[in-house]
Amino acid sequence: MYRSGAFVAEHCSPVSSDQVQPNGLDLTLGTVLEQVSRGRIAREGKTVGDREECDPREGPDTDVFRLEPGGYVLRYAETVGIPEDHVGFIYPRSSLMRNSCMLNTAVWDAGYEGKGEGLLQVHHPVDLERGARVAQLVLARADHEGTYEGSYQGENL
Ligand SMILES: O=c1ccn([C@H]2C[C@H](O)[C@@H](COP(=O)(O)OP(=O)(O)OP(=O)(O)O)O2)c(=O)[nH]1
Repeated sequence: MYRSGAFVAEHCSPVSSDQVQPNGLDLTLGTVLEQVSRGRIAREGKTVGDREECDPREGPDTDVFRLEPGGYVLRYAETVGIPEDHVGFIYPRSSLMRNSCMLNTAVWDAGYEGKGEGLLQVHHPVDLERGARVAQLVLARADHEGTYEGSYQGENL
């Protein structure tokens, strides 16, 4: 059973009231990265390739990533802590899809804490402003053995 957005908000920071949705919490855009070197997924272990932060168009009121079609790594602005007895899932904001973009995500494990990342597919040029709501985190009650102790624990804090 999914928990309420108010419950999810208790496990993320910083959060403002306009991010709290009935069934989840909207996460906002922290930054956009472009991978510049080869990664490796092996039978034993893995390596994440180097990434470079995309240059937002800076201005007095703007902080906008002007993205051309391609694949990017999107980092969320909020620190998320997945509580014990729960599992997290992220869904893209539908306005992203309506603009020919997609956010691909994986499982968020009980005990994980950090500023997570997702794969942003851009199929048509788009402008994304830092701090804009791009995704929704939902939490479901879940059984588990142990808690997250992988290599991304505490990332980007
Ligand atoms: O879309 C997602 C999904 C998960 N995570 C975070 C939360 C999750 O708990 C952690 C690790 O994810 P996963 O277990 O899939 O990583 P892995 O590739 O198996 O690496 P490791 O074995 O080091 O955990 O990354 C994200 O940042 N983005």
